[in-house]
Amino acid sequence: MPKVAVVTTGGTIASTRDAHGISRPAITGADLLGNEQTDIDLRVVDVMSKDSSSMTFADMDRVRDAVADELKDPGLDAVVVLHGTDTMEETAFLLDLHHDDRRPVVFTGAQRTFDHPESDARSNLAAAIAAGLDISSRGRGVLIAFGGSVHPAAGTRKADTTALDAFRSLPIDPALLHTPEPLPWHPISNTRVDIIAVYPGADRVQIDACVSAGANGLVLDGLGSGNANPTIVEAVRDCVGAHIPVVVTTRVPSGPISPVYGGGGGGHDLIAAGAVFSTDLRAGQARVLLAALLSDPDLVGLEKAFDRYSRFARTPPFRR
Ligand SMILES: NC(=O)C[C@H](N)C(=O)O
Repeated sequence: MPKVAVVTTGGTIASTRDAHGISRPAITGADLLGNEQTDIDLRVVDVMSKDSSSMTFADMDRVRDAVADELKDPGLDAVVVLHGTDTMEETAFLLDLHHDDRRPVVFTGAQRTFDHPESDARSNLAAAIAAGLDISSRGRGVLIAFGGSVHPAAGTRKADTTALDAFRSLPIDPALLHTPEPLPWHPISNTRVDIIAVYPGADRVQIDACVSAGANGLVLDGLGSGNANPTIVEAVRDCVGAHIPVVVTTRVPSGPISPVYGGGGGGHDLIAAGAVFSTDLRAGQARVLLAALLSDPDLVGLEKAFDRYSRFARTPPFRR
């Protein structure tokens, strides 16, 4: 009989609505699975019961440890993780970066609460279990099964607040489907990485505040193909001088991130100030990658490593 561990963390898939229509996690893994007889041995591991918007790096470390514990069982075929959709892309990517096993780990959740008359909870759970047991999932790292699609965790983002197929993945190069070498595991909860929003007229207040708060690294959620302005470039130069790495990504949903603009505040100027470009990852996953790399006391060559683990898309040549 195939054996699957179902690790629960909360999210809408484990939520019910009160009389005012407010959703809160309330359902255990056992409630979710019900007592239907199946020909799969399902082992439930309730790790936490949180709306995923409240997840911290410490929570993500706990999810990673729970999954790693389950994978110690050689008789297990796959792990399914039930998680809120708001930050599923972060937790799933953290696990993917460190996943050193051919057996699949499949994340899923729901857009409609468990008690909704047309909930997607049960269908997504069934699809995640099926993806975990599908032989073609082996060796593909951590996956997100949601709304009828199966996405690799790396590069996938929540792209719609309510649609049942909420996630979109990058046009992945098959050769880069899974990060070639898993990163050595170090918890990320003691590493602080902040995301800085860039917008017209943005000054350096956010950057200076994050540095004062003890940031170990920053992610710049830039404009266009990875641009900011001369004030931000100056602040980035100061951070890099103080050994606080700054990664540049973009608020634009798709397309390559390229340091091709000058003019004092463009991507080219950010690179000249010492910033690192995130090739394909947007802010949420870029933050997780930077935290994972900075949490490794033996890391050498942050820039190369970042490029290697943030490059997934088959992107057409950039033209202006
Ligand atoms: N659909 C969901 O799961 C959203 C919810 N706020 C969560 O992330 O936990």
